Amino acid sequence: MKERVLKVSPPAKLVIASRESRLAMWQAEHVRARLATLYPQCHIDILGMTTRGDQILDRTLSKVGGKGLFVKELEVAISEGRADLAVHSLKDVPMELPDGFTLAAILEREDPRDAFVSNDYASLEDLPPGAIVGTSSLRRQALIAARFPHLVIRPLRGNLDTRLGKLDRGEYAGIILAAAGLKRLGVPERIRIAMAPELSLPAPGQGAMAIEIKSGRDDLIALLAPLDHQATSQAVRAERTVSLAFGGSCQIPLAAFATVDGEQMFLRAMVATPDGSRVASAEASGPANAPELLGQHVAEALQGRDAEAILEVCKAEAAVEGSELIPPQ
Ligand SMILES: NCc1[nH]cc(CCC(=O)O)c1CC(=O)O
Repeated sequence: MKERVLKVSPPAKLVIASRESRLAMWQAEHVRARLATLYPQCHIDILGMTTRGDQILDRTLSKVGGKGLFVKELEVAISEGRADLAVHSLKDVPMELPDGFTLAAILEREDPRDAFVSNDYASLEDLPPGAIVGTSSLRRQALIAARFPHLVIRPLRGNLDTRLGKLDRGEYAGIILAAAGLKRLGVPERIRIAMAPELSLPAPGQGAMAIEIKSGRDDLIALLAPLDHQATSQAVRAERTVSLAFGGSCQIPLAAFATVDGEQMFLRAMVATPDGSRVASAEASGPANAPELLGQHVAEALQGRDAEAILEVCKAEAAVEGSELIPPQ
């Protein structure tokens, strides 16, 4: 590791593009601190930006064009030379990057689980019939509806602070958030229960951070290599392969979660209808150094297990709701 660091000569200055939410800034700051330790000579700035995903708060993400909304402005800053790298929550990064961009490093994963957050109840199990649960993720919606059909799911958008504020104002009996975000923001005590993957299978990439750069900047790839965490990188490649096999959109309730144990990887995945009435699951183990193969294998197992019919339902629902779509830009 040390040898590699000595071989790279960092530029005098680096600029990290980040969204301005507290979580995004924490993540950018984390990357800056790690780079500053590796390259003390290099001056590192953070360029905070607002994205369309942050501005549009009144509609469910799957209806407003999906994940790309959180990364586009940051990519523009990179292509215009205003920033060298962008730090993202990997979960918000589209499965296929636009031409000219690449992920240079995937950082070690935080807690990948979904967390139940509430001021009055200890878990989803404790909620009375008709209680309102906040989430805008189709995956979380489908998983809750499948297990707790007596609960009412209402949309919940905004950054973590906004969402916690809505809970605290009494708009929901409980909400579901990523445990990783709450831990990074320094409020792990808000987690009433972190849900086991068996009960709430995480989204592809949940809990992992990614660093995006302009393709071809081999200088940056070498510089960022020490930040890449191999097991996380392998796991999320398998997870994202499953998502890509289903079109990579967030209009389908889809979960994929891989764990790496030495040379082996274990991947679980699920697709469902938004109302949770139909769920298809698949899992498999394989060599950790061939994550795309395992991802493809599990995606095919899903396809052989009612997933096609489930996709048809999702497409039909998306088409009905299509009138709410805003044009992409
Ligand atoms: N789509 C929003 C988003 N993107 C990343 C995180 C949390 C951190 C992570 O999963 O890495 C969140 C909030 C949430 O799901 O509660």
